[in-house]
Amino acid sequence: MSGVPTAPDAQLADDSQRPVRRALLSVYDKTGLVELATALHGEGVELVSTGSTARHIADAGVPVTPVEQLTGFPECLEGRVKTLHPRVHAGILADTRKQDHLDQLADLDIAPFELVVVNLYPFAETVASGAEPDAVVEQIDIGGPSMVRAAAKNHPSVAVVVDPSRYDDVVAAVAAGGFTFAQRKGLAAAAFAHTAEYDVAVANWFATAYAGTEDGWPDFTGGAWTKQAVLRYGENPHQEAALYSDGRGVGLAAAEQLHGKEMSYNNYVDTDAARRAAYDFTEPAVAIIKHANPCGLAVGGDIAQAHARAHATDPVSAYGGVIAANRPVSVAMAEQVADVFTEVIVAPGYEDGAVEVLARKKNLRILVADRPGGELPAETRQISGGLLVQLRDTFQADGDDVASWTLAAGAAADEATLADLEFAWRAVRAAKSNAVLLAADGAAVGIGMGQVNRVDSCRLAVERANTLAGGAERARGAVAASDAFFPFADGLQVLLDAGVRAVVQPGGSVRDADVVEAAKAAGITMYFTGTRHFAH
Ligand SMILES: NC(=O)c1ncn([C@@H]2O[C@H](COP(=O)(O)O)[C@@H](O)[C@H]2O)c1NC=O
Repeated sequence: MSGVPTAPDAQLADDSQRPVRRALLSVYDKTGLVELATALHGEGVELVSTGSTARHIADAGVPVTPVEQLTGFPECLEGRVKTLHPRVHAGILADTRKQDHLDQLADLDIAPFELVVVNLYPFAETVASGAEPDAVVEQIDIGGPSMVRAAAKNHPSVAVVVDPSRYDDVVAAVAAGGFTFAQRKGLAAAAFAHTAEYDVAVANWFATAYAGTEDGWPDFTGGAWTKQAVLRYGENPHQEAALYSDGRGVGLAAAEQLHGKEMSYNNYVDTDAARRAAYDFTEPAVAIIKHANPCGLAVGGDIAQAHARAHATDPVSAYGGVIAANRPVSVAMAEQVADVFTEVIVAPGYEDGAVEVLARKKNLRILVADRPGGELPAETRQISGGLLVQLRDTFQADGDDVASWTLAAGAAADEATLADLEFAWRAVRAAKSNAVLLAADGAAVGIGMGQVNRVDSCRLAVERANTLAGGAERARGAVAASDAFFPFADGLQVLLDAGVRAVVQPGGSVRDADVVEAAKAAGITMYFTGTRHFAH
């Protein structure tokens, strides 16, 4: 067990400030470097630095010792070896609380570092630039992470900084007599998170783009998530919760909140579902979501009309809903929303005056979030002991393009009916399976969702269509979409009995013939898409 400290942590813990006498600087990103070096020099700190970092510092007239002078060994192999030397690493790794380490340093004539400032080669940025593999591999930093990890491990003696935005804190701490143990622990945690994130990016690239598998799924997949907010609670008040971001600055996690109460866990879940539904349409569209299911969904000539129609889907359930618009919110839409108790509204923007109208509701959370783009193609769901990964469900050209539909029963639909069928087909995937959605004039009028059999979804869709608009029988004359095939004719029969005049569904049941027969007998139009859109 030689070399392994035997003293328990408590005995080693040292909360005293450690004056910074010597710092090692090696940064790819030179932002703020000269200011930092100047300030450290002003505080009497001796600076040691690598290649171009040292040149930057020296060019600013600040004294600096090139690392080669320290190691007695030239930087070589195109910079692959600069700081990988015992004189550097012993200076970083010596635990200066231990007399034995101090004695060894003295014998070796090595001075310890109390501060290490490093930032790494831009690996992820090089991948994103589409560079060739050799160029990408060259940007895997080796010496930098070694120093960062060494300094972070030795945080009782050394402060490590990996982020130029922290340089002001560094200068303040040095001027105040050094970093406290708590500060060094915090910096070390950030440093290990930084190298872990860096290595995840490298490992993911190797496992996918560079050394991918025959089955197309990487043998390893890693993620790096940074805490963005502590939430009041999770799905229920007894569950603690927080929001983490993947740091790419896209999607709902990157939304800006303009007004209202703090977002809750359920707000995020519902807002994500609302955005997904609204952005399934190219024309102005609004989705109103409750418990991750739509209770309102419509397109319109403008966003206010889309909202008015979406609200009319189910005005009862819209109370306390989450609204997503796929266009900037107009003042007219804002006036409509302001009349209804709403939890969240999210949009790509707000026309002049719209936020002011919405903000009349003190608690309404008003979010602005970019239109979808840059999302990863795969999505994940945790199961006990594992992670399911699948490619996102999108509207693929095959089956989702109306031109590819097969007429399975009745006469070909006229243009308006076809437009409603296409709307219904796009809308139904916003509802949890089994889902059946009735639509008329570009708006959902009855949605049956989350049922354990399709007949019940049909019944629910019809009942809601016929009861939620002041007694108007909206199922009669509507069109319907089913997210998956009808296994029997019974579900379809519920729709036929209610007066639905056209249906779109994937087809593919062993009893398709029975289903088609029922449609023909009722004289309605029915299309098969050949594609289904379950959402569990
Ligand atoms: N190989 C090494 O010994 C080594 N030591 C430090 N680096 C990196 O070199 C960069 C700084 O180099 P320069 O000062 O020459 O710009 C930093 O991003 C640092 O993380 C190294 N480069 C790559 O591994």
